[in-house]
Amino acid sequence: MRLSYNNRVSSVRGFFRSAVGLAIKPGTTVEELAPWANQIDMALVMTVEPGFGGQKFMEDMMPKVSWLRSQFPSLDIEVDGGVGPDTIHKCAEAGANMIVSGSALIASDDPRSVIALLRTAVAEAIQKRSLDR
Ligand SMILES: O=C(CO)[C@H](O)[C@H](O)COP(=O)(O)O
Repeated sequence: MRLSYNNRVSSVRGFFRSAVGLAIKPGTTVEELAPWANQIDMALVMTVEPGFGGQKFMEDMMPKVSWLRSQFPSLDIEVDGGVGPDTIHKCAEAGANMIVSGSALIASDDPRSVIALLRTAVAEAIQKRSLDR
């Protein structure tokens, strides 16, 4: 569902009786999401143009993740697009705690180990942040 400024997060939450997430495309600034960040459960930072898998990870989206993590320490922050063993550390260190990964798993002979690697990278970064506080 596309959330416009005419909608209210609480109305969406009530209607669907669910958690609420808000996604931003690469061309959308994080400042556009910021006014909603205290009302939502999850912010999704797209690291490819939405539409299809197999695209190249956009590292220049990481400052959005870092900024959100610094401003909203307990917000769930998800990244989607080109996330796999080669890019997960950038996402995790920037502050993402939820990820979407498609091609990296499909292309692997051992998707379980890729999932474990992705989870470990995120968990270690979360632990490091909590120790640094
Ligand atoms: O649907 C997508 C974009 O709209 C996702 O990027 C996709 O599902 C994840 O795939 P990949 O890891 O190959 O980028």
